Amino acid sequence: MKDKLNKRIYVAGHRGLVGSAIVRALRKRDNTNIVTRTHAELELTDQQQVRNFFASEQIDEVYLAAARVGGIHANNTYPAEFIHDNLMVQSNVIHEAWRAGVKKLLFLGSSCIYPRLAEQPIREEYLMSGALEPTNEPYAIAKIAGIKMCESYNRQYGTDYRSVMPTNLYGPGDNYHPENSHVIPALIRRFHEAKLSSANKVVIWGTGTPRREFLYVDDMADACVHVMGLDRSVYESHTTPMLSHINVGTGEDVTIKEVAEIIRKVVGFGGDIEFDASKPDGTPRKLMNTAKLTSLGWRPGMRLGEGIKETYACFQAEYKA
Ligand SMILES: NC(=O)C1=CN([C@@H]2O[C@H](COP(=O)(O)OP(=O)(O)OC[C@H]3O[C@@H](n4cnc5c(N)ncnc54)[C@H](OP(=O)(O)O)[C@@H]3O)[C@@H](O)[C@H]2O)C=CC1
Ligand SMILES: C[C@H]1O[C@H](OP(=O)(O)OP(=O)(O)OC[C@H]2O[C@@H](n3cnc4c(=O)[nH]c(N)nc43)[C@H](O)[C@@H]2O)[C@@H](O)[C@@H](O)C1=O
Repeated sequence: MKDKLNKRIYVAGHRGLVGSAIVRALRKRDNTNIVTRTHAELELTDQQQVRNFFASEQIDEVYLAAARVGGIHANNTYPAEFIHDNLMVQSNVIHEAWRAGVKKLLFLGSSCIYPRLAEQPIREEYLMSGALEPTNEPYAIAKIAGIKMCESYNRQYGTDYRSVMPTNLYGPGDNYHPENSHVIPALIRRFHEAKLSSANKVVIWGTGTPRREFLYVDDMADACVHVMGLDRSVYESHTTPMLSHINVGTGEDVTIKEVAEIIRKVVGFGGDIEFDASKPDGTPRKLMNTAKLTSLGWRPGMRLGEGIKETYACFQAEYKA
């Protein structure tokens, strides 16, 4: 078996918010044998391309951070693309990794796999105990299928394919698309542009009352590397063959109104905030119970206010109107 630092690690989605942070985290730990392909170089919805990739590269471990991802509006507008692309990407990468003999893989799901009105904080056991949030059900179904695919390959073929369920994420390298992004990058851009144009108000979608938990992406990447570094016996002591996923979060949530206020202050916008209740709120709350990951020795580091300041500084460096 190759020693830890010589393992060839494929990071699928390495240019994305999470994938780029995972590459940073691996490099920080002196992992230099990192294999990547851009979307243009490798279309992960195409099984033959994925099969050819794994046949040509001797991959030891996979971080599956490639997916069709977006905020509430994107999920609600492109449900067919979200379920199709995510089912295809994850099925191809998981199946072809197994076919090529890859022993270890980390699948990234999402907190949206849980029922819309799950008891809070949400425990891993609450999976499939109730109706999902309609605005992202197709994406959630794909993610649940990804967890179950990893579990099924582990049970039948003896693979060590693990699953982590991130809460809402933000940080450097996020998607700032005005409509399709998540709330933090969307509001950073909107407040920034309002400041530049001396607008007198910024409109926030929904009522501002939903609660969300926000984890800084470098903390998420650190959790991914931590989970992948656990001995199999340790990982399996905190999971079961048919309940194998682990929640990743901060254990604290805020209202959308509160996070909008934090962003307004960080950006330095002096105008007013208004709420457009004609836009969907989505799940009222999705705070993760992270007791399993805590007992596995991991805790987040970045506080929300500090994380938004860091993110805004990176945004300003990249921003083009
Ligand atoms: N961001 C968040 O708040 C959360 C994210 N997650 C999960 O974390 C993972 C990473 O998400 P995130 O980093 O935010 O997403 P991003 O959209 O930032 O990154 C996704 C990456 O995957 C690539 N990709 C997408 N589709 C394909 C494809 N068909 N073939 C090849 N490459 C593809 C994208 O390339 P390109 O852009 O060039 O198409 C991009 O580099 C996902 O599994 C997501 O579901 C879970 C919870 C919250
Ligand atoms: C990570 C998670 O992300 C999505 O679920 P979500 O948490 O609802 O995502 P969101 O960040 O888009 O919205 C959070 C809240 O914020 C409010 N909101 C206000 N103003 C804006 C705004 O301008 N943009 C956006 N996007 N939201 C806004 C919005 O109305 C909602 O109440 C799914 O991808 C889901 O599948 C998933 O995995």
